[in-house]
Amino acid sequence: MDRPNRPSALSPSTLGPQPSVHAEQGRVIASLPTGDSVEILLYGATVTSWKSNGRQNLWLSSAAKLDGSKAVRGGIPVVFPVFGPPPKGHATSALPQHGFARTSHWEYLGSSSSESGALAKGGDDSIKLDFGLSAAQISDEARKAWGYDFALVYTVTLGKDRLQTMLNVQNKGDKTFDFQMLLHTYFQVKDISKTTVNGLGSQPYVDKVLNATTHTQTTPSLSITGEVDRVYAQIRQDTTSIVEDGKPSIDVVRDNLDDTVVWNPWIEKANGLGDFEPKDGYKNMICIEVGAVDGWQKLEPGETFEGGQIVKSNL
Ligand SMILES: O=P(O)(O)OC[C@H]1O[C@@H](O)[C@H](O)[C@@H](O)[C@@H]1O
Repeated sequence: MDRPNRPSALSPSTLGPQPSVHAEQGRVIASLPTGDSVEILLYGATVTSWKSNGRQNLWLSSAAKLDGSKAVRGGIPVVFPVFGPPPKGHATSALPQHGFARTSHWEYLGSSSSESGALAKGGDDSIKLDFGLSAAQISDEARKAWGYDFALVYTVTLGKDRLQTMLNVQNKGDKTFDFQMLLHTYFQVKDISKTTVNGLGSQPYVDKVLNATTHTQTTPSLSITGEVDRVYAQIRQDTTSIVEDGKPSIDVVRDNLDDTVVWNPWIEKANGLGDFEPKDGYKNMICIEVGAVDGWQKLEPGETFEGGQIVKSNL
């Protein structure tokens, strides 16, 4: 049963330990009686922490700016309405790389908890947090660069050992627009030399390291031994898994999204990113980024699109 709550806190209950939510100083923190927790910065609606079973599942640079001065280097930045550098001559061309969602101040819309939602397992609770961003809430500069009337609702649901993040895009105006979206998730891994990515075998991909040429992955699993920046499109399998020391540690399940980007900057690129610290942090992270980035999603006036992911920790 859904239990709607005010943004500030959940009601006390006599039914035993309950999920808790705190909204404070530009961030929202939620936790479950199981110890699972999530933290979201309103700046970018960026998930900056997701813990399960005592483990931090996300990588966050120690030099990440959390003060709203720059997109967060780590966690789960939301990419919208364009992925990568905007193409010339396109409606998004005046926007910065990866658009404006990750650098906008979102609104916290509130929480609800559930004992039977999609993420509730074996009687465990889950908690759902909603964040909103509309055309009126972005900077004048962003609105000038992309003048469409839209509303985004980003829903983060915490369950035992799992996190769901869904982006809902609405066209509120009278003009059709094209967009791309992506959830740029930085996962923490113990040792990149013992990490592989499964679920992308036999898939074609565009290799951004090799001048955006198209290749097909011939092996069932991908080992990371240098800079990787690949855009896999129209993937047949829903689940991409991070395998550490031969065991699947994280499963990433796409929901209504066909594409996935795999990124690790490795030594040189990490050195060139001022907010990437420690510099050898590339050994402890891998980005698996689900999205709709192959071509454009067209949204007619009044239409809605929703896509996202469920990430599961097996540790
Ligand atoms: O430095 P940014 O803008 O956060 O982007 C990081 C990376 O994001 C990835 O999604 C892109 O495929 C890479 O090309 C890019 O370098």
